[in-house]
Amino acid sequence: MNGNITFSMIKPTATQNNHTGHIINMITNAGFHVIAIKMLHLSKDQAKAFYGVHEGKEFFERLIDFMSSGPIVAMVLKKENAVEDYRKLMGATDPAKAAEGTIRKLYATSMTMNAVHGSDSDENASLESRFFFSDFEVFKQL
Ligand SMILES: Nc1ncnc2c1ncn2[C@@H]1O[C@H](COP(=O)(O)OP(=O)(O)OP(=O)(O)O)[C@@H](O)[C@H]1O
Repeated sequence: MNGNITFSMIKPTATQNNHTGHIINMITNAGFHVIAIKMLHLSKDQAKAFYGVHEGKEFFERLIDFMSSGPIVAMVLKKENAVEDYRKLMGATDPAKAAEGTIRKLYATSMTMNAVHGSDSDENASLESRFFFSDFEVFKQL
């Protein structure tokens, strides 16, 4: 059975261009509950720790520079089938391939500056939520 929690980030540029409110609106209109939320500016070391799985890839340094370039909004989202449904709402990593009506179609400007992040598995949803939030900051009852 699929889990009901996913971890999501609104990335730099989207926050700086004042899209945070509309992106959260798209998320809640799609039936997700925001059960934890905070805005923060990642250091390079924190961004490297979060995206460690991509270390060594051609785009890694670009990704780290971008993710530490401005504020992000970290959220834990709750809904049935959360991981898969949120990835559909985000759209493809490459904005040129993102479907109409997705967050990335509206707000991503490149493969790196692609507006949002979403976990790719229930296991990573749990790990990524714990990277940003302690248990008492996550309102599972909502
Ligand atoms: N070829 C690439 N060129 C530039 N940036 C890339 C490329 N591939 C991935 N990225 C960046 O690294 C992030 C993580 O890559 P991943 O393959 O996990 O994509 P994703 O699962 O769609 O995105 P995310 O993990 O942010 O939700 C992407 O969101 C994007 O910002």
